[in-house]
Amino acid sequence: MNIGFIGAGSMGSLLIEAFIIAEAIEPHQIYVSNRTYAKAEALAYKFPGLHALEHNTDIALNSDIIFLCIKPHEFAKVISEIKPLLRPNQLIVSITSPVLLSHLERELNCHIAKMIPSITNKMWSGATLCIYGSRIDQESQTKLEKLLAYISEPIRIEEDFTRVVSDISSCGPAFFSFLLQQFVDAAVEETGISREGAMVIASNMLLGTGLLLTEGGMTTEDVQKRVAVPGGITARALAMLKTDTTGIFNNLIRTTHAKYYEDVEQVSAQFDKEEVSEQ
Ligand SMILES: NC(=O)C1=CN([C@@H]2O[C@H](COP(=O)(O)OP(=O)(O)OC[C@H]3O[C@@H](n4cnc5c(N)ncnc54)[C@H](O)[C@@H]3O)[C@@H](O)[C@H]2O)C=CC1
Ligand SMILES: O=C(O)[C@@H]1CCC=N1
Repeated sequence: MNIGFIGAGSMGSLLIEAFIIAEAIEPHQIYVSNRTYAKAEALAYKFPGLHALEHNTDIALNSDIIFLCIKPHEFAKVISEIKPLLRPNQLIVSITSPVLLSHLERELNCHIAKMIPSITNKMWSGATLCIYGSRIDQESQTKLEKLLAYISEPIRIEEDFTRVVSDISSCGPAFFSFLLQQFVDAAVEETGISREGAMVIASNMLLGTGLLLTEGGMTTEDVQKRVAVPGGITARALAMLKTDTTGIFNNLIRTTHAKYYEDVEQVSAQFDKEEVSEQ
């Protein structure tokens, strides 16, 4: 089975590296193209046997599964390029939420899926969100999930919830890194503790909390209850946090969704334009 990647930026190259290191795929099974060819070439240099190709059309010709690891506004152009070469038994996987299954199924006559990765997949952890089109068969779904399971927990979701689940799974690492940074910066500012030392402790705390909430079988309420000794220090700080953070995550989710709807609109207009320019 040959796997193609169009786009070798942050996420494309992360997925390629994670799959190779996890021994999910061998380098010789991988075909990569990127607008700046040097990025694909660098991967071929790092992983001997991997095929760096100059044209997206060559990815379409050589791959059974093609991951489209490009930004939403780059899709319409790439799809119009590869469309004439695709075969019905190929599986096309978009890794971005604002490109809808309907956009892809309208244009392409192959199996279509969306798979939203997370930076956590670099460490073979976190989820990959799987959203399937109407034409994809069971065999292709199984094939995709078997591959993703090497580096993540594949989780099937409905397209309507893609944005909010991506907020948690894919944007979440950035949000919680930001909050951790704020926590450490405040510790440095208020007490003069070394930043490096505080960051190591804070990062391990986050990892340990994640383990308690997953393998440890605890809920977020359990963790708070066990840590906040009645009448103690954590309880007082938690009461302050409850007041001071009211509504911030509602606001965050409204913000991501507003941007998402803007992107969907822009992508739809671009697909309509590509269709017109083909006639
Ligand atoms: N960064 C993240 O944590 C996550 C990103 N995503 C999605 O992944 C997609 C890619 O994101 P990143 O890798 O972070 O962006 P990026 O900007 O690092 O990578 C995009 C790559 O696509 C290449 N490219 C652009 N136009 C092209 C074309 N016509 N042909 C071939 N290559 C082309 C660019 O040269 C670049 O290397 C986005 O749509 C994003 O929504 C999804 C989940 C998580
Ligand atoms: O910021 C973005 O647009 C992408 C989507 C999920 C994570 N990063």
